[in-house]
Amino acid sequence: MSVEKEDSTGQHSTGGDDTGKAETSKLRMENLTKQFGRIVAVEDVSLDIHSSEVFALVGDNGAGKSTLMNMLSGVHEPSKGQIYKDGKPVNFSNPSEARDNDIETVYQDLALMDDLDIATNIFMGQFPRTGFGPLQLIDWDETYERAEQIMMERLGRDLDIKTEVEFLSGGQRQLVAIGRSLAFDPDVIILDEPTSALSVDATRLVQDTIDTLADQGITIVIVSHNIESVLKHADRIGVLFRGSLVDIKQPEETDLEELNELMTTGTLSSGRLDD
Ligand SMILES: Nc1ncnc2c1ncn2[C@@H]1O[C@H](COP(=O)(O)OP(=O)(O)OP(=O)(O)O)[C@@H](O)[C@H]1O
Repeated sequence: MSVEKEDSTGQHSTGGDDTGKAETSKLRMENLTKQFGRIVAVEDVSLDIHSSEVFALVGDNGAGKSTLMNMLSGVHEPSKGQIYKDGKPVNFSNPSEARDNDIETVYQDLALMDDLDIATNIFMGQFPRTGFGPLQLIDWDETYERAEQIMMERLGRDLDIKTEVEFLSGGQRQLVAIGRSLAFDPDVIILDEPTSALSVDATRLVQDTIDTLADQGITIVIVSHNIESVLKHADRIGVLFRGSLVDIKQPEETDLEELNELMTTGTLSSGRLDD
């Protein structure tokens, strides 16, 4: 498990791992707890997510992944504990406050409008406008130009932005949903089960996109059941068990079997090396 320390600027950072990326704390959770009545869904989770890293949160059903994600995205307020963004304490009472702090979340259902094209889906609800005051109109030229930029330059994909979303594959739909989050220019994107129910090719497309975004300096938090996928693409993997963060692993130092054991029992049997 990485060791937390605080540098002279008050920025939290972690040592003890070797992801090859700068370890500036982008998101810090300190003793985060969430209770629903008598159910403790997340208990006392402390964790630093580094700038530009791909951090995966894994865990069995009911382990607390969604609840932790929902606290970061402003859906739930913590019962206890504190979130820090870029070293500053932040309190989100709704998702738009997380958005104001440059945190975007792509939910599993993607919430795309099938009969509308890619560009319209990317800018739905926040179209570029032209004109003044009550005479403002959607600036369609700007909408298509910016959607093209997001698709080509940020996501690195040559998809025709005038294609209606209903004609896209599962992986391409995920790309559009990620594109919509990019329209808000976030520096953290939380992805809820981004590869669930995708084909092998679609999974690869999404994984490559995640790598591309991390290379652009975006911090990615993936909530996933797909351990094989996160083993290939995450810089670090945090394992939740019954609401507690029981371990943080780097893919190089662990494997499918070990992560499964941690997810299902919360610990490692003797004979396995743990740090
Ligand atoms: N709104 C809620 N009200 C009451 N209990 C809740 C609520 N949300 C989650 N829980 C409970 O909190 C615990 C953690 O749930 P959570 O959905 O965070 O787990 P998860 O790891 O995301 O599981 P899954 O992979 O099945 O979605 C579970 O016992 C769940 O029943």
